[in-house]
This record gives sequence, structure tokens and C-alpha cells, in this order.
Amino acid sequence: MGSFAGACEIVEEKDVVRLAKHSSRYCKPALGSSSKDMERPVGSMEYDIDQLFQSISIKQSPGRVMGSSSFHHLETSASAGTSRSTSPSKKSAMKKPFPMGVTPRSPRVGPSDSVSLKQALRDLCISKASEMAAQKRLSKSAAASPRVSEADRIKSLYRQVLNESAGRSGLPVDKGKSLVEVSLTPVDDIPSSSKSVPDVLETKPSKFLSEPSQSGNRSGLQSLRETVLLYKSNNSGSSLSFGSGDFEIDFEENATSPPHMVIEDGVVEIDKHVTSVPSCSGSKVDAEKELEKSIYLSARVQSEPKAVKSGLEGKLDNVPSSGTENIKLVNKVKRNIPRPKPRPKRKILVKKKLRVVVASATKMVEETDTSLEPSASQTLCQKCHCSLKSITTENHPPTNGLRSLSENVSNKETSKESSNSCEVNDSREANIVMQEHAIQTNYSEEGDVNEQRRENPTSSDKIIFSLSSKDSIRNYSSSTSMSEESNLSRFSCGNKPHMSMDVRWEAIKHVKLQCGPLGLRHFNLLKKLGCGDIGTVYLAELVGTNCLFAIKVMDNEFLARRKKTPRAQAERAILKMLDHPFLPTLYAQFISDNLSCLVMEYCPGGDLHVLRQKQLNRCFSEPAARFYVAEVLLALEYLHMLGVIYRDLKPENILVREDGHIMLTDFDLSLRCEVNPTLLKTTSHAGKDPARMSGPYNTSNCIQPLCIEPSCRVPCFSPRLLSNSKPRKQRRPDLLTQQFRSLPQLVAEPTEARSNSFVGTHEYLAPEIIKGEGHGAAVDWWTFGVLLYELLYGKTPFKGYDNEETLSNVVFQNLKFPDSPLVSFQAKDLIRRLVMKDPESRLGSVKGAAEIKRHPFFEGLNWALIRCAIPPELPDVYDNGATEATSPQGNGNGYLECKAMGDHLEFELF
Ligand SMILES: Nc1ncnc2c1ncn2[C@@H]1O[C@H](COP(=O)(O)OP(=O)(O)OP(=O)(O)O)[C@@H](O)[C@H]1O
Repeated sequence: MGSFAGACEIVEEKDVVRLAKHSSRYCKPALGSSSKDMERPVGSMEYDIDQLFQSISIKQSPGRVMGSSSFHHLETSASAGTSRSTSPSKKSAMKKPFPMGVTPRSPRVGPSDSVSLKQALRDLCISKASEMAAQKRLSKSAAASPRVSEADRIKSLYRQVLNESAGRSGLPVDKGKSLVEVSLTPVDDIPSSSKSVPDVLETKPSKFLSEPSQSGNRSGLQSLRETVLLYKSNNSGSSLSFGSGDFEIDFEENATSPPHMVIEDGVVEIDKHVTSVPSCSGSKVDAEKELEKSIYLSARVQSEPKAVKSGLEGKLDNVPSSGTENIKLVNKVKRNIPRPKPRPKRKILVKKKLRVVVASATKMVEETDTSLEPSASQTLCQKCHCSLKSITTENHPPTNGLRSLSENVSNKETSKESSNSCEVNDSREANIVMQEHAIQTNYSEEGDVNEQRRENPTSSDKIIFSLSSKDSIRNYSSSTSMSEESNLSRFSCGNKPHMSMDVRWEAIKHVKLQCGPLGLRHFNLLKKLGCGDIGTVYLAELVGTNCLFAIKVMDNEFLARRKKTPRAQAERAILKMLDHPFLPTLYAQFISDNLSCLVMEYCPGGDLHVLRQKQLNRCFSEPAARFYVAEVLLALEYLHMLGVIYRDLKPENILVREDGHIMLTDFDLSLRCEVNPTLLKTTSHAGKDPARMSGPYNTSNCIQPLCIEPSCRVPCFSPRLLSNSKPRKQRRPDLLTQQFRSLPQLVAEPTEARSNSFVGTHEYLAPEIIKGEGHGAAVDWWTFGVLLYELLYGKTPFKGYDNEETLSNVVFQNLKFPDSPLVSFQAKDLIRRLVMKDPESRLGSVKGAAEIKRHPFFEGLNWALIRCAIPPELPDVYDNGATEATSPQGNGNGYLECKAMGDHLEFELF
């Protein structure tokens, strides 16, 4: 045996012998036997093999043995399909590839060629022994390669050869008729075919051929399983069918062609029948179980494309390289396997597709971010339109309308997300467009403003006198105005925290989303609220929302002709800045048919001038006046902090909201200026400090800062019975109050601002304005004093016969208080300190509103909670004096004609 190369062969031979011992079947002795062999019982397998090997050792060269036996696969008609396993020798044989698809050393072996026969038998035995040894080592499952059956097979082959040899008595026979055909297939064939599976998969995305591997059913089915594991199969044209979780596998016993799997878009069709190898150690049932298992696993893999992909690569790479025991099958497989082509790479295609999808989505987003290209915008607008359309068809209340809009959009997204990711993209794009649209709307509005600003720079210094004595004097100057742009950039309509919960914001957003940029066509003009110097104010309903707004409509041409455009711009700029409970909220602004429109909060309570007319004696009670001026004071304080000097304070510009609180409006005469907040140290002016005086309402419980009880609010503004007889004893402030008053104080009053414009309303004009000495923020404190006076007395203090006399009175006449109605000393004192001819001596000129707030007139007032205070009662039958939208503009439907005419507004503005 030393002539056999390789220790493994020796081991295998022993193994064969050992296995043979267990066999009960014996063959007839072969040709010749040595004396050594005679020790073995004649007819035993050992005897036969010994005989055979002896003859081989005499006539066979080792090189021939090696070359012909160790590395071949056996194909016999009788033993087709016997199980195989990879032996170490086969691994070395890989280095010596044989031509594919042929049996290079498959000579016809017959009794006439004893050497060939012996060689074949020897090869067979060695090969089988090697395989069994390898199986023993490598295979975990003993059942997969039962040694007994292998030994039987060897013996059977051996016996067959011997029988045939004996039957022919050494006579030459026709090789083609009765010889055992031993077809030897190079092991290289199998790896190449096996390896071709992934190649085919990758080369041909739609089709690939899968074959059972040479390791028998197990390997073949494992390969199938692995393949099935990677793809979901459908039932068409396949014996392997997948229903709803069920599957069927039809095995055809005689089928020899490999299962042909067609992969179409990730779906596997098993075109041919799964081959069952009868002689395989694994049973058909095992194979079914394997397949079941793999299909079960595939169901888990389906939802994980990545896993599929990696699984595809990994598992197919791991296809055993050993040949199949059904050589015919293997050869057929080889023939059926197409040559690997440069692969179009399905995986990569998919990736590219994804990339294409991702890239296009990104592109879309980029496009919408920068400029909407026609195609993109078209698609997106359609999407946008669709989603909105579904909402408009629904009949839900306007307030909830937006909520349902967002719900609809989100639902739509969700449903689309669940159905198709592409749809999700679209939906998102639609969203992006909506946002973009809104942004563009804002930009266009902003652009309009800027454009207008460029056209009409803010500068004018002309005096305009109004017809009535109370009409505002508009001699507008911007000498100390800061740039509008800087302030405008910091504020926008959407940045109103105190009104952020206002449903009107939502309503406007809703309409913008539905119809694009706002225009007059989106409003039903209900009635005219008032007409001013630069525009007309209408009560308007936002279409389909039930939300009321006041729209100030200004004719740009008219403004330009009268050189009032800067005033309109100033008002718009200031309105955009504001966010205060006692100042108007600008919801939107737009230009429609050369009409500049400001959409503001509507105040149904009318203005204080009208309201005062409806009071007993045409004047407010002191508590009511105190309430109103207190709120006005807070509004003025806020404006001054923003660098806005109001300059047109009068009852007509103080509107009453539905809740009874006030709203200061009309900013077209306001001056914008710089304001430098400073920390001022308080100096003790015990004698002069008005705060030391006891106010008329100082017994109020509401002095407690934490008092928010409604019951406590009423006393804040309840009139205290004032006695005209005795002046009340002044109380000394307690220690805490003294300490508080000695603290440094933050002042944000535009004390440096100066303007030479002649602006305001005659009766309210401050002396410094009339004198033309230049004026600043103190003018607002003068007008504040005049306002309090008028609310308490029902008339202004310096009213003359005409405007000229009025102006003269303002400058030269001393302040006088009428005897009636009765007004508190503190009220008069405050008025006196405010209506000071010298602006520098005027209360508030140094520290602004803070000084005024400390006046005893306001003592006990909880400034922080004034919004929670109960406002003065409004008259029962309240008519705010707004002009009804009747003829000639009315159309009988309650709407002004301008609405019926769409954007072409032909109603009278002034
Ligand atoms: N938000 C509002 N809610 C209710 N009514 C309003 C509102 N705004 C203005 N009005 C009414 O419209 C009238 C004119 O408005 P406004 O004073 O703003 O216009 P104007 O042209 O600036 O007038 P002015 O000549 O006083 O400057 C007001 O007197 C008031 O009665």
C-alpha cells in the first residue's frame, strides 16, 4: 500500500475494510490471488480487494493511480445519484482542473483489460473510502451518509464488475454493450457550476438557474432553500407555490433537471420541478422539511431587503463546491447554466433606482427651496391643490377647518406612507410647496412693502390741516426716524406671542394654504367702519371662516397724489412691529388692484369718542376713565420702548374691543425713533414725588401683587366716595415702599427724539409742536393729560372757537378745571402735571410711563393684571356708528358691492 500516495488514502482503505467487515454479502474471488490473500476466506470482500490490489500493485504505476482515481466523480448508470462528499484529495485536485463537461478518464473497462478494470475498481474503492472518511469527519449527521449503505454500494459495484468479468470468462467483449460505464467528472465542474449561481443571479436579473449541489439532496435543497430564502416565490408556473403563507412542493421522482428559478423583480418562480435524488441519504421528506423551513425563513426575510441582499451574497457564496452525486444532473446543470456575463447587477440597479428616487426627491426639495421650476411646481401645486380640495369639499366650521386640514394632510401622509414611499415623497413635497407658497406669499408682501418704500421714500415735512378741530394735523417728518428696514426685519405678522392662540391666525393660514396669497377677493366686506385721512376701514369676513377683521383700504394712487404714502408706510411698519394686548394685531397686508390693505383685529366696541357720547353727561366716570387711561398708558409705554412716539392720541383713536379693553389704533402720524434704555438712580424728592400722595383708591385690597381674584379686581376701579370737604391725611409710605422707590429704575423712554413736524389733532397738540421748537416723546404725555381731562370732563381743556384759537389757547392759556363733574384731586393733579407747557417739567418726560404709573391717581392699580380687570360696562344698545353697507355700495346681500365685483373695486374710498 505504500505505493499509494497520500496517507489519507491508507486511512480510507482501512475504513473501507473495516466497513466491509460489517457486510454480510460476499462476492466471488476476482482474478488471481496472492498467498497472503489466501489467509482471508475466499469469497470475502477482503479477499477480493486484496486480490485486486495485488494485481494493481504489479501492473499499475502510482502516477496513473493518482491521475485517474482520486479526483474523479463517478457516474454509473446503476449508481446514479449516490451520495458524495468532498474529500481532501478532491481539494488538491482543484489545482489540476479538467476540461468541463467531459469525463477525461472514463475508459471503458472490461475483462479484456484487467489492468483497467483493476484500476477502476481501485479508484472506486479509494474514492469511496475517502469519501466515507471525509463524511465521517465532516458530516455531523450520520444519517446523511450511512456507512453501511456506502459499503454496500462499493460491494455492489465491485460485485457487478466481477460478475460481468466472470460471466465473460476473460473473453473480449464489446465495450459498448456490457461494460460498466464509469464516468469520471472533474470536481472543477461542480464548483464552476455552483459558483455560477450567484453569477447568474447577478448577471441576469430576471433569471437564474439553481441546481441541487452534488452533496445530494441536502446540498441541492439547501441551495434551493437558500435561494428561496432570499426571494419570495409566486405560484405561477412553478411547482413550488406560495399562497397566503402556504406552499406546495411537487416532487417528481424521475425528474433530473434542476429546478429552474426565474427571478422577476424579486419574485422567484421555480420553473422546473424540484429534483428528488432517490439514492440520496436524505429523504424526500427531509427535503420537504428543509424547503418548508426555508420558506418559513423566507417569509421573515421578505420584509428585510437588506437582509435579503446580504443573504443573497453570503449564502450563494457558501454554496458547497463539491460535486453532485447525480453526475448527469450536474452535467445538465452545467449545460443549463449560462455563462457568466458582465452583470447588469440587479442589486446595483436597485440601488441606483433608490438613488434615483432619493436624488429626485432631493432635487425636488432643492428646487422648491430655491426656485420652483415649472414642472416641479406644477406637480407640486397639483398635489397641494388635491389635498386642499378634499378639505374644501368638507363642510366643517372654519376654526376646526384648519385642524382638520392638518389632520387630513397628516392622515394623507400616513396612508400614503403605508402604501407607497413615493407617495410619501409627493405628499412631503406638497407640504414643502405649501410652506414655500406661504413663504413666497410673505416675501411678495414684504417685497411689495419694500418696493413701495423704494418708490416712496419716507420724507415729508408738510402741514396738513384737517377740517374738523379734532382731525389730525399731518405734518409728517422723519427727521429722527430710524431705518424702517431694520425694525421690519425683526418683526412679522406671525411673530405675535400674545396672540399666538388666536384662531384668526389659523384662519388666515388656512385660506393662504387653500388659495395662495391673500387678496381682497378672500374677504366679504360687510360694512364701512370709518373713514380717515388716508383710508377707509371696513368690517370684513374672511371667506368661509366666520372670522371678522377690520381692513384698512388705502388707494395707493390717491396716497401718492396727496403725498401721504409715507404715512401709510409708517403705519404699516409700526403695525408689523406690534404685539401688545392694547395695540392692534396686523394679521396680513397685501396690495390688491393698487389698493394697500391692512388686515387688523376688529374692535366692535367702537371708539372712546363715540362711547363717551353715550355716557351720562357725555363723560366717563372717574374709575372708567382711570381704567381706560391706564390701558392707554401701558400701550404708550410699550410704544415708547419700541421707539415709537404716537403723537395722535385722542378718544377717536382708542377703540374698544369686544371684551371691553382698549386698542390704540391709527399710527400714520407716529414717529419712529431711537430709544436707549438706561438705568436711572432715583433721587429722593419727598416733597415733589406725586407717588407720596395718597390716591383716591388706595384702600383697595388689590394692592397685593398676588391678588388675582376677580372679586378683588372690581375695587381696583370702583369709585371711592370722594369728599370735597377735607383733604385726607397723607400716609407715610412704609419701609418696603421706600426701599422700592430708592432702587435704580430702568427707563426706556425716547427722551432724545426730536421732530419738527406739525402733527396731531388741534385740541391735542402740545405747545412745543405748535411753537415749532421741536418735540419728543413728551408730546405723548401732554396728549395723555388732555385725554384724561376730556374723558372726565367731556371736553378738551383748550378748545377754542376755531382751530387757530385752539392753538393759541394751547400755548398761552392756563389749565382750568370745570366745577362739574366732580373729579378727584389726584386726577386733577395728574392732569396738571401732564399738561405742563414746559415739556421738560412734564410728568413722564424723564422716566416715561413709569413716573406716571406711580402717580397716586393710579395707586392700588395692579398694572400687571389689568388685562384681567373687569372693564367698565358698555351701554346695552351699542352702536359703534359704523356705516352700514347699504346703497350705493351695498348689494342687498349684506356684502359690499366691491366683493361682488371681485378684485375690481369700484366703491368709494373717501
Ligand atoms: N380695528 C378697527 N376696528 C373697528 N373700527 C376701526 C378699526 N380701525 C379703524 N376703525 C374705524 O375706522 C375709523 C378710521 O380709521 P383710522 O383712524 O385708522 O383711519 P385713518 O384714515 O387713519 O384716520 P385718521 O384720519 O384718524 O388718521 C376709526 O375712527 C374707527 O372708527
